[in-house]
Amino acid sequence: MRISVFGTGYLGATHAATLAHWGHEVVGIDVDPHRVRRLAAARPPFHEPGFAELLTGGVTSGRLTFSTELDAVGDADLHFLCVGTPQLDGSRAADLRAVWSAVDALLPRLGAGALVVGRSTVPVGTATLLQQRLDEALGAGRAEVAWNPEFLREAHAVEDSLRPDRLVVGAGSDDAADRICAVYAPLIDAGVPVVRTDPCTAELAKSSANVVLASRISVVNVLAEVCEAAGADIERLTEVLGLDPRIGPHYLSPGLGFGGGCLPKDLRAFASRAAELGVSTAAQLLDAVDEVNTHQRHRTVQLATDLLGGTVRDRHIGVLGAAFKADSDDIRDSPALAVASALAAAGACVTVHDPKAAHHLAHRRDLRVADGIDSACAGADLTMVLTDWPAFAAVDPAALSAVVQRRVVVDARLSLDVERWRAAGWDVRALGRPREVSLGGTEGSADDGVGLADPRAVDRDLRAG
Ligand SMILES: NC(=O)C1=CN([C@@H]2O[C@H](COP(=O)(O)OP(=O)(O)OC[C@H]3O[C@@H](n4cnc5c(N)ncnc54)[C@H](O)[C@@H]3O)[C@@H](O)[C@H]2O)C=CC1
Ligand SMILES: O=C(O)[C@H]1O[C@H](OP(=O)(O)OP(=O)(O)OC[C@H]2O[C@@H](n3ccc(=O)[nH]c3=O)[C@H](O)[C@@H]2O)[C@H](O)[C@@H](O)[C@@H]1O
Repeated sequence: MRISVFGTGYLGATHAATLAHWGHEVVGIDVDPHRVRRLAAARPPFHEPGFAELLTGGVTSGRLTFSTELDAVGDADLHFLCVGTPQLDGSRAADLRAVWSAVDALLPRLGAGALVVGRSTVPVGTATLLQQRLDEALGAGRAEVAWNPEFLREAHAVEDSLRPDRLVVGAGSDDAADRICAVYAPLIDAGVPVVRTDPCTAELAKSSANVVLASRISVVNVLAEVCEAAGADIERLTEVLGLDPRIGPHYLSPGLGFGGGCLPKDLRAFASRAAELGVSTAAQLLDAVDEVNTHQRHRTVQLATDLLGGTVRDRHIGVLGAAFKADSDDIRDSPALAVASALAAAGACVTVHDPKAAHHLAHRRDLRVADGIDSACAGADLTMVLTDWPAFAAVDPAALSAVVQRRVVVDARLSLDVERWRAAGWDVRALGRPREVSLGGTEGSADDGVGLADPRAVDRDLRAG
């Protein structure tokens, strides 16, 4: 099948390479010439395990090409939309300009029977509006819009594309659904479950999944805070929860909360769209989920401040982690970076090390960047593990003792072997781990005036270089 893929970011590039792996002829179209040049030369523009091999396989086979030129779409009659749908500036809603611009660019190239398949995460109702645009421009029934959302996780993008746990095919006609299913024949033959539905349900199923995942993390983080206050053990507690088959053991890790290019903005876009539809309860619930999430970042900043005697000014902090999660170089709305930035803004000398994301920080004047764990922590009054990279959990605390000023570590991802660190003389602190219990006592405020920047402003600033 000849297929075009609009948008070659984490989603689109992985999707295009996966399609080529299955034998389709695929052209990836992007407005970013730098990205296109890299992909065309089989050089991944981001870190994603297994992606380099998949990309190289596609490019060398000749089945996978990339271009900024719309004419490269050629005679493809199935087009996937994988462009970004970030949060709109000054609003909680999704910014759909890239979706509209990709569809407008496609319009003159859509022949009779063309199928436009959305994969980006969009507010429910978007496919209907796109179908109207196509019908107005081309005449009713000439081209169809369907939705086939993607559920991959960064750091597992290739694995999730080659072995997804479900396929959702939202189409208004059997013909369109059949054509989408034909694209995924290798997965369907391998038994991957397919849910065939309408485009509206497909769009909503995707954002709903992210809403449920984000809510689950905030619930766990509330439980962790209660554990901390009550002197209970959050790790044993989540083990108990996970043994209930109705809850399950996955996605129950407490700590610094969720970040990344999707969960935070999808949560807000969902609440915004639900409000437009007259459903106010969505915002009531999801604003709380969002606030609990931001609270983890404030709590972590406060913990660091307390451990440094009430002020971070001129204190040296070694930060391990900048990416929003392990095995990724993505720093979009990264909780780790939000905390590091807030501490630097409050006057701390912050040195950050991240195995893959450090290149994004090269232009930052407020943060020093170190190329190793030891150099990040050299002379540190406080060490903070803010991203769950396995390399950080594997650090030898006895060896690290030799480089730091003080053996105090904040384990914001609950990823360290506490006993081992304590045996090496470290004071190990973590959100969710017990602090002094005061029955009926008042709790300290988490707000010490050290502010967190708007993550979108931080992202914009980072991109602007
Ligand atoms: N990153 C992820 O793990 C997943 C992302 N999604 C969704 O997929 C969509 C894309 O996300 P990412 O790949 O992370 O974003 P991204 O920001 O990494 O990539 C988006 C790409 O679209 C390109 N683009 C923008 N306007 C364009 C246009 N008019 N024509 C062609 N290309 C254009 C950009 O230059 C960029 O390369 C979003 O809706 C996201 O919510 C869904 C599942 C997983
Ligand atoms: O729409 C998307 O883009 C994707 O968003 C998430 O995937 P992703 O953001 O790549 O990563 P997750 O593994 O979900 O982690 C998100 C954030 O939550 C945090 N997290 C995750 C799990 C957990 O138990 N606790 C926790 O704090 C992570 O550290 C990270 O900051 C969803 O898991 C994917 O299904 C979805 O396709």
